[in-house]
Amino acid sequence: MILELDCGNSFIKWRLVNKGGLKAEHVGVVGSDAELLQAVGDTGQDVQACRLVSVRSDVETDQLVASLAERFNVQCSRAQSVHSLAGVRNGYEDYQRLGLDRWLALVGAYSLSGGQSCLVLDLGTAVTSDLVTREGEHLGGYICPGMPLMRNQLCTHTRRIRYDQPTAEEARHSFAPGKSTAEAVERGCSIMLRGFVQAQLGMAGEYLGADFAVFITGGDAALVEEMLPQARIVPDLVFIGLAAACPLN
Ligand SMILES: Nc1ncnc2c1ncn2[C@@H]1O[C@H](COP(=O)(O)OP(=O)(O)OP(=O)(O)O)[C@@H](O)[C@H]1O
Ligand SMILES: CC(C)(CO)[C@@H](O)C(=O)NCCC(=O)O
Ligand SMILES: [K+]
Repeated sequence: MILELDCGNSFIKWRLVNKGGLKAEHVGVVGSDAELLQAVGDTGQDVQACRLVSVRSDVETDQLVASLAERFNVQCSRAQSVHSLAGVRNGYEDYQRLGLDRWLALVGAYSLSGGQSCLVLDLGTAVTSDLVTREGEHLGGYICPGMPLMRNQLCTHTRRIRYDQPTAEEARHSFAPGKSTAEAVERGCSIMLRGFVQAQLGMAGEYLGADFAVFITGGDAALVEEMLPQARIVPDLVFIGLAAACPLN
């Protein structure tokens, strides 16, 4: 089995795919390196190879790579910043500064688009949007806080905004004006997110023309899904790009 990892700022998304690299046999989301070793170990599968992308610090990523080598006796192939990959050209002034998760998501999206221009939205801890033309030219993109950051900022910088997780989930069932703190914050932040997404459709129209494909990924993709009937929700977009970045032989 090939172990694939997407190490984000809050969670590590992992999956085990068969050697052909097409079918995911096990998938999971964990909050720490220790939980990852446990969860992958619990599958009882033989890990023969590993590839990963990380937006964490090099020290943290090195530590994880060392733990995986020790636990599963496997070397990790790590996605690196490059000028171009699979027909996509990195649009940043300094290509090494573009988050690797964004880069792989857009490489993955372009490869699925059949040569269409793409708007790629990733809704995680941060929310990112990237534009790529039909010719594979990355025009750059946008970064803003995601739901977890928005609500944490409000809780951290006010005294009276406090509510628990079950209350938050309950509050998300509607967009009606909030009648409790949880409803007001959860719905307010969701509406900000949706406003951002709406604006991105406008930017894409302006920079890519009318005919572009929309791809959404990330843990909070469901929050905007219903406002984008034309979009493809691809939870493993980063992994599709990762396979292109780190081919295994
Ligand atoms: N099974 C899940 N486990 C963890 N978070 C989940 C899950 N399903 C949805 N989420 C939501 O996804 C969001 C986190 O998104 P995601 O996992 O894409 O990014 P991340 O790893 O936190 O960070 P990054 O954006 O840096 O990759 C959180 O708002 C969380 O509530
Ligand atoms: C924006 C995040 C945090 C999204 O995960 C990540 O892609 C990142 O750390 N990027 C580096 C900054 C940039 O992309 O310009
Ligand atoms: K991400």
